[in-house]
Amino acid sequence: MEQNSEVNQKNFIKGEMIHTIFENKEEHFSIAKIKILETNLEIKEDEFVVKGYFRSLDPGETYEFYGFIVDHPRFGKQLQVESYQRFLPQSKEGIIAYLSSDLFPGIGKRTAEKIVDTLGETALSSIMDNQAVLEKVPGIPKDKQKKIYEILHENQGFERIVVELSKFGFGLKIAQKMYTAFKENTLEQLQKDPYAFVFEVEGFGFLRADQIARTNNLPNDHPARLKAACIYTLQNNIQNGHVYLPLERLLAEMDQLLDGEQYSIDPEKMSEQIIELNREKRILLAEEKVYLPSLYYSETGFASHIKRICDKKVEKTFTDAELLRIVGDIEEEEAISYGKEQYEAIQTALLEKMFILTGGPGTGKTTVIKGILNAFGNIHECSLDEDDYKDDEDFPFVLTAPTGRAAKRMQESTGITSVTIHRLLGWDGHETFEKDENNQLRGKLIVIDEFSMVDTWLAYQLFKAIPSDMQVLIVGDEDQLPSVGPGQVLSDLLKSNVIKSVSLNEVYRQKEGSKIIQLAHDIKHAKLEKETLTKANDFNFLSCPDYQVVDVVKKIVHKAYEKGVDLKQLQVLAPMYRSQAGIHKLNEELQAILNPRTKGKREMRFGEVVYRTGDKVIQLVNQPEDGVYNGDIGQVVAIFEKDENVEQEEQLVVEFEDREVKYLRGDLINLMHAYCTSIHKSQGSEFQIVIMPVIKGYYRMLRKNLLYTAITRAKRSLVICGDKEAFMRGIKTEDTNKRFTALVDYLNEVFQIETKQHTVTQDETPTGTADERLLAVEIEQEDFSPYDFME
Ligand SMILES: Nc1ncnc2c1ncn2[C@@H]1O[C@H](COP(=O)(O)OP(=O)(O)OP(=O)(O)O)[C@@H](O)[C@H]1O
Repeated sequence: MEQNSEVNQKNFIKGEMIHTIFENKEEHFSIAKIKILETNLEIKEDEFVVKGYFRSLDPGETYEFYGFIVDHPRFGKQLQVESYQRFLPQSKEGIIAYLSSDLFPGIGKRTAEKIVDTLGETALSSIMDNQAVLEKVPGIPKDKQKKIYEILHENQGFERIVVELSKFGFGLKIAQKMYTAFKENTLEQLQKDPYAFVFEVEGFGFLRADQIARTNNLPNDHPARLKAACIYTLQNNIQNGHVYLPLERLLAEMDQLLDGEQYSIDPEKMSEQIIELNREKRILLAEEKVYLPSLYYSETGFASHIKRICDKKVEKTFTDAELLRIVGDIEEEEAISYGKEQYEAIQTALLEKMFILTGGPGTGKTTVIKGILNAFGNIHECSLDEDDYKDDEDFPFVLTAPTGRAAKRMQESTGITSVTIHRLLGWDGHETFEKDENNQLRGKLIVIDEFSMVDTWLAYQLFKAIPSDMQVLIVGDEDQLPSVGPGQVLSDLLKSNVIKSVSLNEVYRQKEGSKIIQLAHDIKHAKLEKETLTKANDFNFLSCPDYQVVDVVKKIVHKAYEKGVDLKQLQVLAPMYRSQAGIHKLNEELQAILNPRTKGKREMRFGEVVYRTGDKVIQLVNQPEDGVYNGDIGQVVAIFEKDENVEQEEQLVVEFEDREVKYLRGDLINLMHAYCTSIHKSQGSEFQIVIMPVIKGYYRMLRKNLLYTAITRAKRSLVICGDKEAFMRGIKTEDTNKRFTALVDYLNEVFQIETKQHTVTQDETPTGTADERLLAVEIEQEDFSPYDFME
């Protein structure tokens, strides 16, 4: 194969692959040993180790690797490969091995042998020159001939393109992704419109595209550049929770991104491209609001479905006196006397088609849900016992929540099956749900708990699947953090006033002397003074300087551990991943005391992290095919070596509440240690004991709703350690990052109420300083993928 002269100037090793030392198939990452045939490096050894991202490396095959030498502290000198080329196999055995490898699906050893027998040792180059030569080989159907020809070209094309991409500074990993997106047109596309990669290739940023565009002399106001800036800006803002961006703000942010300091792009030109994107349906302009289309349809669609469901009224089949009697019976049965607000909530939920129940911790939300279910069953004469229904009969009660733990809690308190919204809707793990407007849910009453966590998109998916004759009970605590995804559906619904709601304010658990609950309510009503942080049976604030906080957390946890506390019931919560007392640091330190390395205990390394059997871990993404969801906490119960299982790959097995899930090395990106987890991830969960460090160093994250969420996770005991002043400042700091949503307007529109309030008015535009906006990005990213911050 002819070599590129420029590439030849680089360090290279031509070598024959001996064997793989390590492989991550998902990432296409390999470390391999090779026999050196030729090199321009000063290497004395006959064999050498190469590492990098490869499409495939096959033993016995010859490659030319380009890159640089790195000296690994443990493994010695290796070639870090930046690009490589495979020499087409020349030997009979080489060709057979190549054609029957994974690269050519459907071609077995026998077919490969027939090809070499017929076409000889120049078989591969002959086929590449002319597909028709395969006609001579007996028994290869036309479509297979075409496939062989295409794959041969694709493989060679890929390597050629990788060499070219390396000149732009692209490593093999990103080059793989670029090639997967644009195939043989990759280089042409990069010349013509590098901005296309921003949307097609994960990890390809706008600034990178800009850099390439500059070397290609693309003008600053090139339409592709302006369009990419628009979509990139929108996507970033959606990550921060906004559903849309006002046009003016979009233009201002685009201007900043497009480098407003050195030169200014004519706003006319930006507007032209925004209009063009709108025409191409890649964005959607609704008056002065700029949306990504899917979010526009979710926001407006959600409003329409609310209206559709509310339009079909409840047929009142009971009198007030009957209701009084029914509730009276339940009070007797449950040995409880409902408070005024609680009674009003039960009554309204039964009378209204849709109803929202809100309230802080311990105000009786669960008690009221149970009351509503009982009363509903009584009125509609349907049993709450699922066993009383035949297979073909619909169970009238549908219970759901956004997280597995929240669903499980509701199931435990009501005795009725409750599942996550994703599972309820039959999510396929990508973009489709089995349940939708054409295949709706069945039942008479749906209860949706922890609704503050539901974002605009999921709310739309759920509500379109709710049939018009189903009654809806929405439950949540509006003072908690808003959803991680875009929108603030619960607070918008409450603000719009189109649905009746009752807010429970009287605290019942406080009567049992809970300081945790009192603290939560004091924070909610901004009544907190320094004295309120005094020690109680279930609460303690341990003051210490920032630098000591990790040690203090370790001591408390260790003490609890020694006392035999179930570590599943104890949770350390922190607001950020990277900090002197961040989640990563705390996990490392806590693992060292709770599950240290011991002889015989198995380990599996992933990047900087070492997993051991016995480790507490958390799942970071929804994985419906395995029945595990974002935020589920489990324990590593086994680690298997390659030769100990049929898959012949290293494996880590995690036991979650009701199932075991296997993780291959490549899957570990979806897992992390959970000795300490983020407050965002703890939403919807409760723990007997919560330990929360609060240091000055967290100051940018410390907000009232974040601290409130953390505190309300604790059921029996809460220990805060760190800086009282930082804590007090945090609970007085309102979250000023208001989200741009128009749900209130759309609800008012469909319910034909005169629009009085906009969710965010121009005056209270949550623009903030550039720093604040950057901070907002950081806050949101904190919870997307902590591995974003590694290396
Ligand atoms: N009317 C009442 N009379 C007496 N006790 C009550 C009443 N309502 C609720 N409780 C008690 O108060 C405690 C908290 O109630 P519940 O669990 O229903 O509240 P919650 O709002 O769901 O709280 P959380 O969100 O913290 O779980 C429970 O022990 C419950 O039995």
